[in-house]
Amino acid sequence: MPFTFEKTKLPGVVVCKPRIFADDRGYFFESWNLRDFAEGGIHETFVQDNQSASVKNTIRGLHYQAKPFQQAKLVRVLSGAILDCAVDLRPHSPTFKQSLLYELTDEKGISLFIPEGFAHGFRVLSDKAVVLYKASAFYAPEYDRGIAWNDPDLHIDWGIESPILSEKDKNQPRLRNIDHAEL
Ligand SMILES: Cc1cn([C@H]2C[C@H](O)[C@@H](COP(=O)(O)OP(=O)(O)O[C@H]3O[C@@H](C)C(=O)[C@@H](O)[C@H]3O)O2)c(=O)[nH]c1=O
Repeated sequence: MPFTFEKTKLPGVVVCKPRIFADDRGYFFESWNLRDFAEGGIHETFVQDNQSASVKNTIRGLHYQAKPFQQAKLVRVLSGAILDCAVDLRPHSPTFKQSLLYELTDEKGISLFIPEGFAHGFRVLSDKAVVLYKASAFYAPEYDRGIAWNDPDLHIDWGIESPILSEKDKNQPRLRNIDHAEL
């Protein structure tokens, strides 16, 4: 199996480590494989790939799509390094409101699998970072939702006070002000 799958403290969030073949030319690795991921417990059918580039100390997030267009995501860095963040928004989960921060780099090629029911965001650690993520549902702008990156109830230690944010992300609500029926 060219991958190892490691559980995290948030049930359903999985660290997916590829086997990297390095030689004088550079490297090769499989970044995703339907059969092997299914064996590893990840059965999502991905329907969309997204790519973004961001400068250092950008934070994108925290984002999710409301029901019935929730998205699972498989996040990987093509260039640079990020601190990726998943927040459990499943109201009945024992880890509801808890978050996980995990550093992803281009060198390691690790993907973070984030299931439906989570908000996602990341901070860019390198001068620039290019991020690629697969999504299990199509973009549905009417159902695009966000939570403030610095919501005090989430206690996320981003390690930065004044990130670069989109206008949208400067004005995201706190989780406590969101109708939980929408999550
Ligand atoms: C997410 C998305 C955006 N767009 C458009 C809408 C908008 O004009 C432009 C930029 O969108 P945003 O500012 O929302 O991009 P961004 O802030 O990068 O949003 C993304 O953040 C990360 C953390 C995620 O997890 C994603 O699901 C997504 O929400 O791209 C699409 O056409 N398709 C898409 O799937």
